[in-house]
Order: sequence, then C-alpha cells, then structure tokens
Amino acid sequence: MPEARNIIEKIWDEHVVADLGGGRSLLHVDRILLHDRSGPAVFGPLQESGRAAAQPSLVFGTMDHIVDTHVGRNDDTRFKGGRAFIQAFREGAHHAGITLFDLDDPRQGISHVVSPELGIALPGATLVCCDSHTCTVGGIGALAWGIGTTDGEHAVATQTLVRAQPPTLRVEFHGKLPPGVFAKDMVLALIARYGADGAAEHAIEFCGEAVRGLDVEARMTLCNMAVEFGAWTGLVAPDDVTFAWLRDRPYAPQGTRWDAAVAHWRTLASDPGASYDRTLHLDCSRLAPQVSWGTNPGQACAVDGGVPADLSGEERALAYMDLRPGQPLAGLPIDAAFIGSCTNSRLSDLRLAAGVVRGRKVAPGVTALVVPGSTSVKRAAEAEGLDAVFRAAGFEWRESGCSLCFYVGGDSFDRPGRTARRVISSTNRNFEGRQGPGVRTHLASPATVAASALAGCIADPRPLLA
Ligand SMILES: CC(C)[C@H](C(=O)O)[C@@H](O)C(=O)O
Ligand code: SF4
Repeated sequence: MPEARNIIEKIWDEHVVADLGGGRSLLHVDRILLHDRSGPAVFGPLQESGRAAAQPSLVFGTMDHIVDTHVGRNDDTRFKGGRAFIQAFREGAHHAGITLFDLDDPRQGISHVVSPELGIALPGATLVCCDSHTCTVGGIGALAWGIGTTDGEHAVATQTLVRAQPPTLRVEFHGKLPPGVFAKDMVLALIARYGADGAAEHAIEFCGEAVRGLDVEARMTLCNMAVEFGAWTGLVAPDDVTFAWLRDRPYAPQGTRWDAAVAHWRTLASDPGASYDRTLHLDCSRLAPQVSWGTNPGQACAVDGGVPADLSGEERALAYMDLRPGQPLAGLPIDAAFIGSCTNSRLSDLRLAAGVVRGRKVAPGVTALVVPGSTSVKRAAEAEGLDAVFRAAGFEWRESGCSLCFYVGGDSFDRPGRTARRVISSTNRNFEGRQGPGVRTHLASPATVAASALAGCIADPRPLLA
C-alpha cells in the first residue's frame, strides 16, 4: 500500500527530474511567465551569456507592471525609464522566441490573471514567474511560486529549477460564508489571526467547506495572499468547478487530451489520511467583512470592529495610518477607492462591485477607479455594461495592468493635483508608501471598497448587498 500523500507532495513527486540529496530536487517547470518589470533582468543576462530559451513554447510574457493604464496608452509610462523597460522586454521576448502579450494584444493583462484565463496555468502543473504573487494560480490547483531573476534565467535556459521540498500546511476554513463576506475577507481574517508570517515558508493547501463553496476566481484571491501569510505558495485542489472554468481556454488541452487531463487531475486530491507538517483552522460561519488598519496585511479586523485597543509595539503603524488604539474603522473618511490588482480584478470581482454601485454615486471628493486585471476581463465587463455602471457612479474606467496597486510601477495616489492620503483598496499589500509616498492603504474586498467609495468613508457592504 503506497503511503498517503497530500496534493503538494503528489505534484512535487511528478516533477522531480533528479534528487540532488539533502531534500533538494531538480524540478521540471511546466510554464514560465515573465513581465515587463522583472523580465528585462532575465533576458539581459541570458543573452549576454549566449544562452537560448530551452522550450520557448512554454514561456509567456505580458506587459503589466509599468504600463500606463490610462486610455490611449503607448510605450510611454509614468515609471521613470519605463519606456526603455517596455522596449527591452519586447526585444528580449522576440529574441528568445517566446509568446508575448504586448500592449495591443487582446490577451494582455496582469500575469497572474492572464495565465489561468488563457489555460496556460493548469491543475497539477508547476509554474514560476519573477513575481511574489505567482501563487495566485494555486487557485486552479497549480503549484506556482515566485522566483528571483537569477532563477528566472535558469528556468528559461533549462526549463528546470532547483528547490528544497517545502514543509506543508493544511488550512481548513470551516462552515459556510455568510452573505456579503468573500474570499478576501477569509484570507485577511486568517492572516490577522495567525500573523503575517504565520505560514512560515510552508506550501499551503486551502481546504474545508468554505473553500469548496468558492468559485475558481475567488480561490485565486485566497491563494494570491498566501505569500502575504508568509507562505512559499498556496493552492486549492482542483475539482469539477475548476474543470468547468478551464474547459476550452485557448492553451488548455482540447478533445481527447482534455478528457485524459481531467482524469489525471482528479487523482491529485490529497489522499485520505495524508499528513501535513502543520494544520490551522478558521471558522467562517460568523465571519464579517474585513478591513486592514495597519501597515501589514495581518493588521486587519472586522469592518464593524476597530483597531485593537490593547496594542503595544504597533506605534509606528498607527502613526503612519493616523489611527489610535480602539478607534472604529467604519466611518473613517477616505480620499480614494481602488478596485484592481491580481487579488481582485477578475470579472467576478467587477460584477460584485458593480452590483454594489449600480444606480448610486461615488461620494463627492472621492477619487474612485476600476482597473480590470486583463484586457479580456475589460472587454467582457464592457459587453455586460459594467463599465457604464461604474462610469455613471463616478468611477474612472481604465485599461488593464497593475496600475495603482504599486507605486513603483509609476502611478501614485499622491500625485500633484490628485493627493489622496487614505485609500481603500482591493489589493494585497498595505505597506508604507505602497500606493504612493505617505499614502495610507486599507485592504478590503471589492464589495467593501465599492461601498466605501459611495459612502466617502470606510463602510460595511452588507446593507447594500441585502
Ligand atoms: C515588481 C514585482 C517583482 C513585485 C512582486 O514580486 O510582487 C510586485 O508585483 C509586487 O506586488 O510587489
Ligand atoms: S497587481 Fe500588484 S500585487 Fe499583483 S503583480 Fe501587479 S503589482 Fe504585484
């Protein structure tokens, strides 16, 4: 009788090319994603050392981080030297012979949004990208992780990587999610409960009733923030919900190859009795929408709660956020609301936010914007009239990209003429300066961001969803 294995061990075992001893293995990498921000640092050294891509058909590039998301964009960007980055990335991609989703390509978008959407990321596959949120695609059951550019160069040149096998962590979300509470709230509550380093470099399998009840896009939201929990990566075992979502995607297997793939993917689920190095639990049945109050994603609480009263050692976070212990969060005035990023910019996120916004207006003085995660999400949203709903309410409707998730991409909430100090955001990081110098970020679900944009202050979305 073979030993019971969990899904992470199964995917790992299938990808070992050579056991290097000491727990380290040479792994086959099934797919590589590269983007405009870190991609040039992969192509440059690769070309200088005279090496080529081992399997260019398994490597994909997309423009996302530093592109301008204003309508009518071109190679110019707000990132200093951005044009040179974009052009170097384009040239490197052409030279290496990989597939590039360039600015004018309908498949362009944030790496972690486009790879599952196009069926590049698949259940049971290994996938890497020089980006920490590569774990997002764990939502369809891929073992995906962020790497540095030196590993990126190694991966492109050999289609393999050296890794030590990670310890495993089972996170069980019990119960059913109450109405108005979403995957973003689950993961914020998890990190708040166990701390921003709670997963300590483990590979997580997210499971339990609340996870099974999530659609694939929400599972990606959950896995997106595994890295904010200190994990190496996170995934959800693929099931019928996954297979239905992936079917007929352009790069997914077709015809009889699809049937064979599904039959194999079904074998990946953790065996009964499989063991993990650690297990954590969270009850979702009474969970409230969550909002972060501090400067790491673990500093979050219920929207109808407040900053913990008994804080010590958090003075810097509170000073930066201009908050005091015990202060309620609901009712705190905001300057801006942002819906976007690889965490929450898929079609289901935009539908949810539009449902809150429909027929209502953004509060006077609040800058509100929606940045779809991919051009295809944008087009699908427009076909449903969601852009019109957002625009009528007073939201700006942008082209796809990372945009205001990340100040280093060139766009900032603290630009001349548009100073926004306090922002409620559907993104994943609330670090000091993340969305611009001095900008204070509150992380929340797209529903909470939308409700807050309308109220002009942090607001509970539940009354608007009822
Ligand atoms: C620029 C990129 C390498 C970075 C990352 O690795 O995550 C960015 O996407 C981020 O979210 O901070
Ligand atoms: S959307 Fe934000 S978190 Fe995601 S890859 Fe882009 S910059 Fe990083």
